[in-house]
Amino acid sequence: MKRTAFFTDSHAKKNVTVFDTTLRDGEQTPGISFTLEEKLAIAEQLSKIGVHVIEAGFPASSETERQSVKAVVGLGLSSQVCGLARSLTSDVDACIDCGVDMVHVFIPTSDVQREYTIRKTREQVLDTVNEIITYARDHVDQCMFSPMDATRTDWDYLIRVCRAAMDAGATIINIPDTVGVITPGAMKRLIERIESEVNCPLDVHCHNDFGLAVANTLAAVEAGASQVQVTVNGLGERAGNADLAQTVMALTSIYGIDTGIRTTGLVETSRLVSRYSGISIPPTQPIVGENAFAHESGIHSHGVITRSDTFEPGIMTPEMVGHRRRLKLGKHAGKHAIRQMLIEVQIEPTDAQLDEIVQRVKAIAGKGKRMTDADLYEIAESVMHLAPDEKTLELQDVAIMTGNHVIPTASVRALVDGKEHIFSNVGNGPVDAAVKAILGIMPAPILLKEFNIEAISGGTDAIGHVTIAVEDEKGRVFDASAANDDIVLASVEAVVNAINLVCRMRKHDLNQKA
Ligand SMILES: CC(=O)SCCNC(=O)CCNC(=O)[C@H](O)C(C)(C)COP(=O)(O)OP(=O)(O)OC[C@H]1O[C@@H](n2cnc3c(N)ncnc32)[C@H](O)[C@@H]1OP(=O)(O)O
Ligand SMILES: CC(C)C(=O)C(=O)O
Repeated sequence: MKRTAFFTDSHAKKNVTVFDTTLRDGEQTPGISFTLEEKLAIAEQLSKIGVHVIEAGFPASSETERQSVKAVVGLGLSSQVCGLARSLTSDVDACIDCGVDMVHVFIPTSDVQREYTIRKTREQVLDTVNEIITYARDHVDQCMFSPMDATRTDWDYLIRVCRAAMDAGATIINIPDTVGVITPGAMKRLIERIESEVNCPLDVHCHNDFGLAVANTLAAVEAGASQVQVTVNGLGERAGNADLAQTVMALTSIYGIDTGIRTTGLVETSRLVSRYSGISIPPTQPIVGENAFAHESGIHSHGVITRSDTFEPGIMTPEMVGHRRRLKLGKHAGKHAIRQMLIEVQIEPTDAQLDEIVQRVKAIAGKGKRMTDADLYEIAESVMHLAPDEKTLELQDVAIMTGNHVIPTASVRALVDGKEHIFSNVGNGPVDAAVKAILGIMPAPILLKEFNIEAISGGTDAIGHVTIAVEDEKGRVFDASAANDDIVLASVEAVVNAINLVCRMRKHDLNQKA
């Protein structure tokens, strides 16, 4: 498999470090407020994947924020920890009090922000930059300086501000595209100019108002920036910031630049932050989305079965980012993919049977039904006149208790291979309790790997669609799904479907051995 970069640029550095601001700009996403435990778990995950600097927060903004930045510092991670400060000594003091490795000082430099937010003249800003950076460097080894709204700042003046910051002791300059208005070409020219006229290490912080955050970040790297600011899942003010996974994978796979990130942890990181932020990942999200390596179209699936880089980048594989490749059933599926999916469960149709199965899949999916692996096996059984697979697990009753003063509890009665079993469990919510109760009823463990709930229609009576993936003891992963207007029952049904798939495979394995 080809794993070399398509493209290199003479100004680009061989190594680029990653500054993650999920806990600061990411948390500025309207409606998001991570708990202390969530912040610590995110920081640990970021450090685990090799993020160079974690911007843990803005300590002067509240006592809670100060405590959480202190707690992140207290973790003693291998990543450096940075705190944000306005150009006020009290803000810098708050960062120092937290024990951060780096203080990130910012001041507005565009005319519009300068005049209407801090009400200072250009000369006053230059004086403030000098004073605050000198102050910060008296107390801390590393000081990042951001001329806020740099891309809307008069470039000649911007150069003067950057020089003043470096003269005062800034250790790195961050160029923020605060309202996401620059284009890649202009970003390249701007970074080239600052690099040649100020000669300092450069970082870049791009917002996504026009969907250009990642492209602008890459343009800055092409021009020589040595660090990129990103957030997990592109969280951040308004339309967010440059996405961590997209930026890192483009740098790694397209440019051949070493970011030091352990890319196999990208999907796990994205899912963790999605869970804590309550912001789900769209299926089409690059790198980490459900469909990033999924193929439904017959022509694509056929190609990918033969050689995966026919319809995937090749320079980036699912394994590289901790994802997996999936063939999906649907209206656009073709015979090669369907045969492959059946062979994986030891069902081998003749060519004529396969044609019939494909036609039935297309007909059902064409009516808008989302099809699962279980649906495919049922169709194959019917077309091939196979004895229908006996379901190992047959759910009889499920009862859930929840409320504002009750620990969500679920009780399940089911037949497992014809024998009645009853099991109860508690959970964080009714879905969690029900899923744990059903998994607990099974004698052999089944690992729940993925769980997604999505409302298909809007409104309080929306249909809930649940897709899950489970893993058996051999590491094989099975997808299952279910839809119901009761979200708990949709979850229960999806888990039962998945369990029956795993048990079906276990029976096939035994038959093979016999
Ligand atoms: C582009 C960015 O993401 S910058 C970071 C933005 N993040 C946040 O604002 C999140 C945290 N912020 C907060 O909790 C609050 O805004 C605080 C605690 C910082 C300030 O709260 P308040 O004192 O109530 O002021 P408020 O937020 O209404 O206004 C901002 C103040 O900061 C000043 N300010 C803004 N940037 C700077 C700066 N870089 N240097 C100095 N002062 C600044 C403004 O002039 C204004 O001051 P004023 O009260 O004298 O007019
Ligand atoms: C503090 C700065 C870097 C910022 O978040 C922005 O300009 O968007």
